[in-house]
Amino acid sequence: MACFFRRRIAAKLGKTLRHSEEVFIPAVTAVPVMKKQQTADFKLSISTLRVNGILPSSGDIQLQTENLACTLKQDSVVEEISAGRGVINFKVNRKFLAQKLLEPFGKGEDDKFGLNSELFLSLKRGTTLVEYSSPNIAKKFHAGHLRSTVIGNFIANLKQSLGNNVIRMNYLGDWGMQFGLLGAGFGQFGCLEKLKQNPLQHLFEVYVQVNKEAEHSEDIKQAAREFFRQLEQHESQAVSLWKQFREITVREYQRVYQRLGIHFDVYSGESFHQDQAQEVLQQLQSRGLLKTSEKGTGVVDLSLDGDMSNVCTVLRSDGTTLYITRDIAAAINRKEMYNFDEMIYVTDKSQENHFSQLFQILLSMGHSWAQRCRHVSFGLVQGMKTRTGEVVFLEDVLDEARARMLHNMSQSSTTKTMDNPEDTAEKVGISALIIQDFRGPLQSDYKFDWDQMLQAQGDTGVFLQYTHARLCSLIKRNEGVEAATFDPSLLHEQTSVSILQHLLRYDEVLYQSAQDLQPKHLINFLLKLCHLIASAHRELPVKGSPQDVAQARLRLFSGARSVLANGMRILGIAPVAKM
Ligand SMILES: NC(=[NH2+])NCCC[C@H](N)C(=O)O
Repeated sequence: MACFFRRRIAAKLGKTLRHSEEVFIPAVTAVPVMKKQQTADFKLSISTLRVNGILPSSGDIQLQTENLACTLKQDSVVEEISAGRGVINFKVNRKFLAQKLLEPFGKGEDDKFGLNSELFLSLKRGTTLVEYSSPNIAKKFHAGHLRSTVIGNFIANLKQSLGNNVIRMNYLGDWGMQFGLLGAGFGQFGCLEKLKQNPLQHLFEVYVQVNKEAEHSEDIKQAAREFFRQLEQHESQAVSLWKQFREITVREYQRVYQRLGIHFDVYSGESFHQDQAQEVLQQLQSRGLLKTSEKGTGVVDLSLDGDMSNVCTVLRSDGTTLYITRDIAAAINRKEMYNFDEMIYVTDKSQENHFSQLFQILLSMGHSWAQRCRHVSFGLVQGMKTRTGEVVFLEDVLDEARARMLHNMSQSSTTKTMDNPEDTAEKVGISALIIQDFRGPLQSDYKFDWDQMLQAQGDTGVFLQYTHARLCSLIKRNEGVEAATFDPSLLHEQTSVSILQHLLRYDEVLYQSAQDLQPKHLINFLLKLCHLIASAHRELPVKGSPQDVAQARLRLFSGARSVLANGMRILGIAPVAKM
């Protein structure tokens, strides 16, 4: 694998420059495949060595590069060493390249490819708590929740692949004045039968109705306050109705998340922390951090000069707590329960300020672990609509993706041979949603576009799935040809070499994504892999080739298929074998 070569080159550098080889590992990177005839496989950046203090940072960098290139000796693995502009290029022996990279695929180690890379040693492993999705009961599941769901799942998958113990948490909006309204409104507009049949829909309807009513009715507002008071005081009748809303909602969400291939280890929620929120207030009080504002609310002063120019409200004047108060309590409680090494919150960028205040308050309370809490924020999605209009429920988007995909697939003859075309359409449709969402930097807003995301050609999730299915069918058609061994010297054409060179980058790309938690590095890698595979399909026939050539090519195709599938799974996409 890539490590083998990187280490080999690093050892060479270590010897020449009299340093431990470890320091060179991060400076040696696989060269991205750009042009057709690319000879170099790895490059060493001289400026990195200057920054590290391994080479003097004064003097002419080009001269330094050329001198070093001359001093390094080639060998049977690293065949060519040459100076480029500020970099040294290394070409490795082609036979070794094919052998080392494709070896694991003959040993049933397909899933592990690239995951034991030494690049990951510098990443701290431990327990990562990822909190994502986190919809609000009785409210709309908006595009922001969908983004949080798929991004959080990606982060959790990535962290897990890299050896972390991951806790996947959903933090429901299951507390607050809205439950006063819902409770009060349910008596008037609710129906238990409908609640059982179509829970999310019905709760949403009741919530919309009672809000409308509350606009001009003092009575209902009064009833809502009363219901919420009962809830806060744990009065059994109110609590039991609320519990029913919550349980039924969780069950329904679990079903829909399953369609996305997503699960949570914990369904927590704001309600779990209302009592702890009171304790938080006491702790703030005893640390002298709780101030009273002119309006009579309880605030924490976050201004640098202590002049109350930047305060965060943690207590209403009527004595009730807020979203942030519950978040402070929740964070402390999670640290106690799970003793995480890092915690990641995934929400849209409108909550950036909320999380920065949360982390600041935790730090000021003496919780230094708040430094290892991170908010991954993302941009807004414009125009997420279905044929029937605005999206209210997650299920609407999934249904629409499936229906549209099924329609597109109906033209193809393969569809007729499928046992369950709906299932394939669902998986491919979801891949399309995910790739559209992940292609750019997460911070950017984007326009939701059904037609574009579902295109079979172009950089879409459909294209990834199509490539994967095509590889599966090639492998299936040639069952019996593939063998435990293969002759790596038969993969000498540039088309094969380009795929191999590209595979060298897999661990680097995962490393990059693990650093900034952006899926785009992995997406770009997989899309490029699919383009290279498309050329290989044209130029490297299996059928009609001599047995040994066919075997070598099949090994290459099945290696590429495994890496594609592994990468897709990290992104949260279930690869299909047929489409
Ligand atoms: N710990 C948190 N505050 N997580 C985010 C919760 C998101 C919130 N339920 C919303 O829909 O906006």
